[in-house]
Amino acid sequence: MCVGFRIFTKINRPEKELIEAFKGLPAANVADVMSRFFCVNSAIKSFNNKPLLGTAFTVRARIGDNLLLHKAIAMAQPGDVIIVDGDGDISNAFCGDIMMTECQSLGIAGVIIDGAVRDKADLEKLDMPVYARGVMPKGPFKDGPGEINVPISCGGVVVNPGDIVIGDADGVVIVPPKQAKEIAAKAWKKHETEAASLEQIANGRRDKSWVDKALEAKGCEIIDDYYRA
Ligand SMILES: O=C([O-])CC(=O)C(=O)O
Ligand SMILES: [Mg+2]
Repeated sequence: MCVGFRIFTKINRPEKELIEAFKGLPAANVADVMSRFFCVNSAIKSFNNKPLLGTAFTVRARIGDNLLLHKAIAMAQPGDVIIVDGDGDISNAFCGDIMMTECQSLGIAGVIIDGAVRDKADLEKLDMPVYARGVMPKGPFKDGPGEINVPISCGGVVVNPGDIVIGDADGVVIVPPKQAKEIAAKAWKKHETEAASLEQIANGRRDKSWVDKALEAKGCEIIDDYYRA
C-alpha cells in the first residue's frame, strides 16, 4: 500500500436521519455540548456565511497541489462535505470559483480547505458554503501525492471520513457519528435554554444569580470599597 498516495473509495456514511437531526442547530450549541472541543481553528473562515451540514469526505493534499481534490470532486456524493487537509499552507490556492461551482452543481454540501482558495468575490456569491484559511491568486499544481478518505487534520481537529460536519458564520464543528444522536439531543436542549434566556431579556428579567454563586464557590473576594493604589 502506497502510504501518502492512496485513495479509499468507500466511506461509512451516517443515516440521513442522523445528519438531519442537526439541521437548524448553530455550530456553537453543538460545540458547547461536546465540552467546547472539536471546532476547527477560527482562521478557517466562511466566505458566504451559509449553513453547512453533511458527511465528511476527506482529502490529504500536498501543499498547493489539487490533483487529489479533483479526484475527490469526481468521487464525492451529494450531501458530502469535501474537507482538505492542506497543511494549513496558504502559499498557493487549492481551488477557486470554477471547481467550487462544479461542486455546487454536483450537490456537494460544502467544501472546507485548510489552505488557500482564490476567486474570493465569486465564492462569496455561491450558495454552497466554502471555508478556507486564506486567499491567494497563485494557483495550484497538479502532481500529487496525497490521500482520499483517510483520517486528516483540519484546523487542529482530527476528521474521519463519515464524520458529521456542521458549520455556520461562527465556524465548523466535527461530530463523531457514533455519539451524534445524543449530541444532537443535548444541543437542541441547549438551543432551547438560549431561546429562554433571550425571552427573559426581552421581558427585562434575566436570572443571573448563578454568577455570584460561582464567584463565591471559586473563592473570589468582593471588596465593597474603591481600589487604592
Ligand atoms: O485553476 C484552478 O485550478 C483553480 C481555480 O482557480 C478555479 O477552480 O477556479
Ligand atoms: Mg479560478
